[in-house]
This record gives sequence, C-alpha cells and structure tokens, in this order.
Amino acid sequence: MVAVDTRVETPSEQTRRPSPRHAKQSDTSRAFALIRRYHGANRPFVVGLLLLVLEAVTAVLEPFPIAYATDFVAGKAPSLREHGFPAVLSNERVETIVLLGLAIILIAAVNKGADSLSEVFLARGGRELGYNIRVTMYDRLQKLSMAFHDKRRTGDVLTRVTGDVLVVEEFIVDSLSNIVASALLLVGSLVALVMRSWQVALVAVVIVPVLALVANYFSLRLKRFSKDQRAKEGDLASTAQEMLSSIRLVQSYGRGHVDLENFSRQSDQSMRASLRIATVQAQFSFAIAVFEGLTIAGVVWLSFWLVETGVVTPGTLVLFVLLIQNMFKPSRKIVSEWYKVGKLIASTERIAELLERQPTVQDTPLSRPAPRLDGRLSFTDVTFSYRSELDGSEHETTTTGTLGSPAAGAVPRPVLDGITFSAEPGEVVALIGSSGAGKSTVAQLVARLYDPDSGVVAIDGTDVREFTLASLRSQVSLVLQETLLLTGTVAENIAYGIDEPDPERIERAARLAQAHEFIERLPLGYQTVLGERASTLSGGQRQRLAIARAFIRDAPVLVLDEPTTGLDPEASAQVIQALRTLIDGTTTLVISHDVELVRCADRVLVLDQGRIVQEGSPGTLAQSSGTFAELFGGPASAGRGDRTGGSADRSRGYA
Ligand SMILES: Nc1ncnc2c1ncn2[C@@H]1O[C@H](COP(=O)(O)OP(=O)(O)OP(=O)(O)O)[C@@H](O)[C@H]1O
Repeated sequence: MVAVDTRVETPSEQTRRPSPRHAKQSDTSRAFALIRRYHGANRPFVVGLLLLVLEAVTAVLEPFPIAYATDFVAGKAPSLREHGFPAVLSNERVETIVLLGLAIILIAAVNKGADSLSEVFLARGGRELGYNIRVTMYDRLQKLSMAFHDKRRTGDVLTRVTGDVLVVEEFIVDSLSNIVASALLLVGSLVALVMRSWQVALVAVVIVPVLALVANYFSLRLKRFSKDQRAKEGDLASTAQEMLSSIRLVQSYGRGHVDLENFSRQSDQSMRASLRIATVQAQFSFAIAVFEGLTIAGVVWLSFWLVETGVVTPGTLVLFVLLIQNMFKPSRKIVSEWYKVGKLIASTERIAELLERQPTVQDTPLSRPAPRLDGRLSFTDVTFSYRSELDGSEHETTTTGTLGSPAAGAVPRPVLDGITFSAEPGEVVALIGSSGAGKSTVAQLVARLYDPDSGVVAIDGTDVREFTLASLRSQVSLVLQETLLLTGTVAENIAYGIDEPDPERIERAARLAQAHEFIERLPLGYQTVLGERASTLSGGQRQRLAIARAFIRDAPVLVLDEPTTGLDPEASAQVIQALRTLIDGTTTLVISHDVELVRCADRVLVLDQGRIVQEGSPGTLAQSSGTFAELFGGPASAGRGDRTGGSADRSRGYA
C-alpha cells in the first residue's frame, strides 16, 4: 500500500529543477500528477466514480415522475396502464399516482444510496492517498541534506506534512464527489433539456458558459487568497514552533511579549486571509443566486408562452423548472468546492515543492556498501563552502510560504580552504582553533553531512562518496556538544542506531561510558522513559548516554565535537574519563576547548580561517610559539602518553 519513493536518485535529477514560469503554468497538472502518483489502489476511485454516474443519472430522472404526475392530474397525460403497465389496483387513477409516487421514492433511494456509497469509496481512496504522501514526505525529509535542514523553518515543514496533506486528503474525501457528481448532473440535465425542448435548452446553453466565466473569475481570486492563507499558516506554525523550542531563552530574557506581538500580528494576517476567502465565497454565492433567479424567471416566461401556444404541457413546464434547478444546484456546489480546488492546488504545490527537492548528499548508482573499515581517515586538499539548497526562486516564493531564508545572491566564501591531513587507524587527532575557524565543518564532512566542493575525504583510501550513506554512517560515531536524546527509554536511546540491541550489550556500553550508576538510580533504571529533551537529566549525564551510544555502535571512526562544553568541572571530568576508554584504539577526531581532552590527542591540528596553520603533538606545539601555546598555555602540555595529567587548567576563553 505504501508508495514510499525509495528510488536511487541519479545526479542528473539533482539539478532538474523546473523554472518558476514552468511551475506556474502547470499548477493544476502538478496537483493531478501528485494525486496520480500517490493514490494507491485504483479500485476505490473506479467504484466511487461509477457510483457518482449512477447518482447523476438518478438525479436527472427524479423530475420526470413529478412532471408526469402534474400532466396526469391536469388530464394531459394517460394513465400508466395505457403505457402497458400491468394492473395492480382496481382504481386506475389512484394506481398511476401510487406507482409514480413509488418511482419517486425508488429513484431518490438509489440516488442517495449511490451518493453515500461513493463517499465511502472515495474516502478510502483519499485516506490512502494522504497516508502515502505523508509517509513519502517523512522519508524525503530524512534524506534531505543538512544544506536543506540548516535553513528550513520547522513549523512550515510541519504544516506541509500535516496541514497540506490533510487538505489533499479531504479534497478527495469530501469535495471530489461533490464536484464530479455536480458536473455529471449539469451535463445530464442539459441533455435531458435538449431532448425535451430545444427552445428551453437554448437558454441552458447560454447559462453554461456564463456560469463558467463567473466561476472562473471567482476561482482565480479564491486560489490566490488560499495560497496566501496556506503560506500564512506555515509562518504561524514556524513562529509557534520556534517559541516552544526556545522557551527557556524566551522566559529567561523576559521577551515573551515581543514574541507574542509577532505571533498575534501573524495570526491577524492569517485571519484576514481567511476572511478574504469567506468574502469572495459569499460574493460568489450571491452572484450565482441572482443569476439562478433570473434564469428560472426566463424559463418560466418562455415555458409559459410554450404552454399557451400548446407546444408543451404544464407538466413539461414543471420539468423544465426542476431541470434548470438541477443545473444550478450543482453549480452552487461547484462554486463552494471550487474554493477547495484553489486550496488543493496551493497545498499540492507546497507538497510537491518538498517532494521534488533532491538531496545534494545522496547515494549514486555506483555507491557500494562499505566493508568493515579500519579507520584510516584522510582529507586531501578539501575545500568547502556552505551553500543553501534553498537558493533559487522556485524554493523561495511568497505564495507557497518560506521553507527557509537563504541569503539571496550572497556568494559563499570557502569555510575550508585546501585542508589536507590524515589519521592512522586508532590515532587521536585534535582540531583546535578560534571560533568559526571551520573545525565542526571538518567533522561533519567525515560522516558526509555535507560533501566537499573539491578535494577528497577518504576512509581506508576510498573516497567516502563511493560508499552508500547508510554503510558509511554506521561506521562513524558522533558525540556532539548538545546530546540529542529522543522520547523513549534510556535503553532505547543508548541502542539508537543499531538493529538488534540486547540488554547486556546496552549495559556494557553504559558501564564503559560511566553511565551505569546514574542509570541504576533512575526510577525505572534502563526502562525510565525520557521526555522530549530529556530535561530531567544533567548535561553530563546526557553526554555520557551519548558516549554509551557511541560505544554500542563500536564504529572505527569517532568524531567528538565539543563534548564537554558547558559542563561543570566534575561532570566534565566524568565525561573525559568515559571518552578516554572510548577513543582507545579508535580513529578519533576531537574538537575541544578543553585542555584535558586535547591532551588525549596524539596530534593537534590548528585551524585558522579554514586552513591548517600548525600541526604537531601537544607536547611539541606547547613548546613552540603559536596559536596552540597561546590558547593552552605553556610547556605543561603533553602528548597522549600523559593522558592522566590532572591539570584543571582550562583553555583561555577564545570561543
Ligand atoms: N550551516 C551553516 N550554514 C552556513 N554557514 C555556516 C554553517 N555552519 C557554520 N557556518 C559558518 O562556517 C564557518 C565555520 O563554522 P564552524 O562551525 O565549522 O566553525 P568552528 O570552528 O567549529 O566554530 P566554533 O568553535 O564556534 O564551533 C563559520 O563562519 C560559520 O559561520
């Protein structure tokens, strides 16, 4: 059932981006292409549409017994028996009226039955479509590279995955049946009119294009306003999400009122957008109602003249009025649903924009699974600059909302400029340098969170781009400054990223990470459920869980990015103790401002503005003049052999 798009994307697809003009021209076809691609089984749609045809046919038939009864009562039509119906009652007149009444009931029952059943079938199709789109979007979001995630606005993306998908889903469930049934009824009524009187049909033939023109005028306005409204809703969700994720900052700085003003301004804009839609809808309904009144009056005058001249019977006049009403009823429905077509198109555009986005970091058809790696890491003449995947007008429009805020037109300066170094298996290399020098960027290139603009990052002599992302990333462990813990138990958090965790393995990892003792003290030990941000744990405890997570993965390459920043000396000492065990025998890239941690390294690289400006063992660098000695102080610094060095001397604030 799931239509998750797991195709391997080729590099050529990466650059395939429609021009804004092209995208504008194909709004509707884009919407239908999306529905076609993700709708799942055909059966609910086929059966649903057949039932709609039955509904339309019965709706066209409904006025006929009423018209016949009118003529029969007025003595202008014979009894049904004269048409060859078998006699069922003794009174022929009563019999005709009863049979006509039964026909009205039967037609109405079939009509309503078909209507309800079609809704059931289309609901099934619509929900399946929504499910497929939602799961595919989730899958795509996981695959999109950091260049996308750096700039996207979470609230807006969430609105696309939830709100916009719901719009598409509900269009199929609620509106599609109304629109198709109404269109069929319109055509059916027109055909019935043509068959009964060409003169009256002429009136109807004039009505249809006028109706279409009026509908088109209003639908264009509705579409524009709905796009605007969806974008405003996305902005609103982004603002709310940002406030919630930075609630500590908001409260501690007492800036809640500023955020509130901002939120209420955006709410106001969203409300105004909704009101504009409601106003246009009301104008639309009013225009149609006036037009309907005029048309029915015209038909009544025309039919009256036809009755007077004996061309048609009074029953036919009733039939005409009912058929014309039959034409306006669906028109009114189409009008109200048309607004949803605009909404549908706006939402599908926003969904398609996300689904069509190609990750810049991805597997190629030539990628192969990495074997178990030894961990020989090398950077050769690596140059890199941050580029936004959101650059380009098709991604940054005012109508579909903002996925992010790229610095339009800014030429990115290289963040890394010709970086070359290597680390042997098991070697610990420390990266130091002032803030913004590019240390974290080097670390992120190892796990291919970004790809270099030029040069090669290799492990065991193979360019990391030749390995599949999953197999590469499973052999690189990251411990970052801010530990990301997920809602779930402590055990689940430690075992995150491995397929078959067993409790013994989890506990062994926790013991190695010096986390076992505090976990045992938690109310339910390893089964304690951590909240969204595990705010009940201290920074040091969270960090030791991250180290346990790295232990359990047993990856040959380890990247530590400021793992002790923000911890007090005691917590920091515990974390460093755990890290000493973790880095032993593992190729490690460590970025730290902590002298204790840097002393664990075999070699230190000093980065400045994206270049390596100094290189050597901690001991050697401490003896020579340069950034290292300035940052970490004098000759006391020693190499890896001095890992137990107990100086509490910290780096001198240069972050
Ligand atoms: N996602 C990003 N998008 C755009 N620019 C970025 C991004 N991340 C970092 N930069 C820029 O790249 C440069 C290097 O950043 P990086 O985080 O690698 O430095 P760093 O040496 O790790 O700094 P710090 O010690 O402060 O963490 C900085 O100028 C930073 O502003």
